[in-house]
Amino acid sequence: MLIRLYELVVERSDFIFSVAHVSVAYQAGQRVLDDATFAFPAGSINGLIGPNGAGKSTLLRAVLNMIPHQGQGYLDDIPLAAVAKDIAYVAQTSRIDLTFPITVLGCVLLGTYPRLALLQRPRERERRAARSALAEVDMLDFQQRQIGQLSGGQLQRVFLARCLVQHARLIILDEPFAGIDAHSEQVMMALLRTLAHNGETILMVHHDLKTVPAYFDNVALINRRVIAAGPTATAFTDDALRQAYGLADVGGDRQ
Ligand SMILES: Nc1ncnc2c1ncn2[C@@H]1O[C@H](COP(=O)(O)OP(=O)(O)OP(=O)(O)O)[C@@H](O)[C@H]1O
Repeated sequence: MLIRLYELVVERSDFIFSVAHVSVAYQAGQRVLDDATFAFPAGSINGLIGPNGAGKSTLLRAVLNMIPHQGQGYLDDIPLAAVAKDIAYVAQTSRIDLTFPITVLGCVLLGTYPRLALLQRPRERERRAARSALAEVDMLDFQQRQIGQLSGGQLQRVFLARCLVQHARLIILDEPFAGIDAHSEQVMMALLRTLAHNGETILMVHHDLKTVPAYFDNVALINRRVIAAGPTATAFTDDALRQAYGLADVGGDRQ
């Protein structure tokens, strides 16, 4: 039987996003993710950290009900499957079909669909919101460009604009900074901080260990299982990093 995390360790109201006992086996009997359990408070920026193949994308795809899994993700007390419109998700760029014919503006408008009535198309109000979000990520000049004609950093900024118009309560980003330049990264981090300040909760896969303390309020370090989770100051320790990455000395990577 599923035991909810908050019943074990915390007051329920402290945490908005929780992952409870999530396990995944792509092949029978071979778990790539084993009983992942952690929780983060509302209005926080949270890093999902671990080496290649640790199960980070798998965890995200499991809680988003995109793959078969055990366990569950929750927003407040509610399984994520029941609050899909409150969740914005941006997959790894490598998983996105960039040959799909859609303009930058059209892509951002997709973020408005969860809150439109059935079969309703975006109206001028939604188009204004989409243009304003594009301006915030400095991509308004590209609004008529096909998404397949953008650089990696430009693409990530467009996807962040799509999150902005969705007004999601939980934003899940899988390696948004992979291969992007320092300027794009700073633009996106500043926006994410504003969103968190406004109460949105962000979970992001991130690989650059050096920037973890500056970027994240909390982290979950995983390698097939959760090694450590909680406030960055207490969970992101050399010992936890050694366990997650299996390295003799990881100190140099985080200076
Ligand atoms: N569709 C799949 N079928 C079978 N095995 C898979 C599948 N997707 C991922 N895996 C395996 O599951 C494990 C976890 O993969 P996952 O993509 O979740 O890791 P990750 O932590 O996101 O890695 P990276 O940092 O390289 O993106 C890996 O061993 C991977 O090979």
